[in-house]
Amino acid sequence: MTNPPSEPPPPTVDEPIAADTLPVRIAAAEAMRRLNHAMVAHETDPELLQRIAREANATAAIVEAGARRQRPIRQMKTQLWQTTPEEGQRLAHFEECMVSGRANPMGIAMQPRRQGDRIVADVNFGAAFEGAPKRAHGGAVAAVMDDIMGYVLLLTATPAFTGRLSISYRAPTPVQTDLVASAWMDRRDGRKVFLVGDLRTAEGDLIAEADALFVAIPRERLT
Ligand SMILES: CCCCCCCCCCCCCC(=O)SCCNC(=O)CCNC(=O)[C@H](O)C(C)(C)COP(=O)(O)OP(=O)(O)OC[C@H]1O[C@@H](n2cnc3c(N)ncnc32)[C@H](O)[C@@H]1OP(=O)(O)O
Repeated sequence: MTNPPSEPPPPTVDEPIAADTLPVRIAAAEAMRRLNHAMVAHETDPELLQRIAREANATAAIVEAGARRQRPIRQMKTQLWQTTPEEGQRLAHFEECMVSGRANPMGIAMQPRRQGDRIVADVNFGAAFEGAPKRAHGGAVAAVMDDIMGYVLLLTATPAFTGRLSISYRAPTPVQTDLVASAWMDRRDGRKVFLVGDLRTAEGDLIAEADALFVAIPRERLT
């Protein structure tokens, strides 16, 4: 006896999140981020933890039964570079980005915007991003600086990959505290784009400095 033919898998979706479902995706991701940080920062009864595991696994199985999604590259190769961000505009190169995507359930959810020739972002490292005691993980700080520098490229419509990134940690990066990251272009030499930036407290005290070399690439290499 032969096995019945299995259903073909639904086609993979590689479009940006549809406008009508974006708010609910963001709301779900926000709730999950809240739960993640709460689990790290609060005592929890074992019974509640068992319930969380049971319900999370059951929900994950339902989500996994849906069509697969993958990064929408077409939009990244075209639309992203066609308009220069307006002053104050909230920016998102894709909403599932681990640093600045609002729809990533385990991301940092940094909020970048244009401020003149700079990109400025509000960032608050939740409890789950702790590395050394009471300090955000140095790698999380580096990720924030890499991502915010990437947004500077939008101001000159220059697709580029990070070639080198250097961080000077000048003071502890507090967790669960509102901070401000900034980045701007220092200079350009052919394909080499030199970017700098910093991370400061809301009061303006320096926490970390970053400098990086991004190497410009043709859009076709954004695969
Ligand atoms: C992703 C961008 C989109 C942005 C969207 C907005 C927000 C984004 C937010 C996301 C942001 C996150 C962004 C990310 O996470 S990007 C992801 C992390 N980065 C990567 O994956 C990059 C991996 N590396 C490569 O793909 C290639 O090596 C690159 C493209 C970098 C260069 O390979 P390519 O074959 O094309 O160029 P080349 O080798 O002829 O070199 C050309 C020139 O550059 C100089 N050079 C090269 N590498 C280095 C180096 N490491 N240090 C110092 N210098 C270096 C080299 O000496 C030469 O100089 P010269 O000899 O001519 O003087």
